[in-house]
Amino acid sequence: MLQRCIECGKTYKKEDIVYTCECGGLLEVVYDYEEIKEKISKETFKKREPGVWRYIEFLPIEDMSKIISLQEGNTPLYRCKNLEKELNVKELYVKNEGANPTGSFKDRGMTVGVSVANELNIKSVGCASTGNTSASLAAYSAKANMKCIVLLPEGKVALGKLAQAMFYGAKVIQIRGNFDDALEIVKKLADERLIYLLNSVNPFRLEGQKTIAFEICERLNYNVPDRVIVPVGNAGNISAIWKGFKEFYITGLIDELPKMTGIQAEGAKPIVEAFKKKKLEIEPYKNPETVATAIRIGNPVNAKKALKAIYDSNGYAEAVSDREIIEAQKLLARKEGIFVEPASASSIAGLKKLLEEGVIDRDERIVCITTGHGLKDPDIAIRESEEPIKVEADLEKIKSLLMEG
Ligand SMILES: Cc1ncc(COP(=O)(O)O)c(C=O)c1O
Ligand SMILES: N[C@@H](CCOP(=O)(O)O)C(=O)O
Repeated sequence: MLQRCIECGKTYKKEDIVYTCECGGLLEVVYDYEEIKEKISKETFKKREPGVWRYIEFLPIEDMSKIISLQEGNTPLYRCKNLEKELNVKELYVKNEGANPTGSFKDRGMTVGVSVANELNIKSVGCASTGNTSASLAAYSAKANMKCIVLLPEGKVALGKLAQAMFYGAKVIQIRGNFDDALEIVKKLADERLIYLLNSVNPFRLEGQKTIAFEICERLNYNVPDRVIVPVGNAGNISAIWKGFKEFYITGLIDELPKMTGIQAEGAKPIVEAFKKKKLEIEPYKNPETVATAIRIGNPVNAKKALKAIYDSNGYAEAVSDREIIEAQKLLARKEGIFVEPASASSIAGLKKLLEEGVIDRDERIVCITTGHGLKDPDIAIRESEEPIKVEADLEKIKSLLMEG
């Protein structure tokens, strides 16, 4: 297992503790896939406990005693019959990552990233965050007995996420700036070796996130979906999920690949713009803005990997408005009983829009990834709901309210 630059191919060992190549390129983790092929089959996984570590041959840990786990992964893949009817599509699934231990997909990445840090005997970890990364890192570093520092954009982190980072005991620093500013600072701290960086520029963290693809394949009995729709912010997750599908493909476990479809918010859509211009380079947004604070990111660090995933898979990228996001969030809650945070609902909003535009065929087998739990952002949910009715504790009054319907 090595880290390899996606630009120049230079390789690095885990112990080198680098996050990008000396040429500036992003790194990805590569394995001896012929060796893995010899060792595993579909039956191998079936015999093991569910969750991220079920796929150990595809993960970058040598010393199993160093694994830090909160039993992440094994999230539900719901068949959404009510939404199928509503949107007039044949086969629709939602993979609900809000069911992870701290309520988002980041836990899949952190179990691996923090375990690597533990193998390397790291004592201090850190990240920049729009909320979920910090909540997750704070939890896993607490379990690993490591110091944790998180940098957040002041006033732009949903309440539940802030509460998590504070309560798990991280040193929480709010900056007067946005997520992109915070990331620049933590990268410098990492270059000076003051912290081990656990944002998605760390390729080991993304290895955990690719298990979303593995679980989808297993749950669908290795019938690969035609399309996977993913909310995009810093762009690590869509890249990781694509890598997961490719790895199952090259080791002979599946014989088809899905079209990766990335959804951004209108006010933070540099990847969508690059895609529409058929480019591999983005033009960063200086002042990204959206109600979906988790994806309020103007300069996604994994943009190149994400665009490559979209092009190589013959996928698509689209942006949705804040109103479309909120309406999709409500639709999912009210038709399927799944409560997700706004950023997560962008996958559903994107599906609706791309069906209307004729980009997505109504006969496709589609998986939407919902990335974080609805309770993370109670302010938005309350603001967007009808006020509760207030009356005296009187049976007759309640009965008359019941009659109103
Ligand atoms: C809930 C949620 N959805 C989507 C995203 C976007 O994921 P990525 O940054 O991997 O593109 C994030 C964080 O970035 C998130 O917290
Ligand atoms: N939404 C993210 C933004 C940071 O993304 P990362 O995947 O690079 O850590 C968050 O929750 O902070």
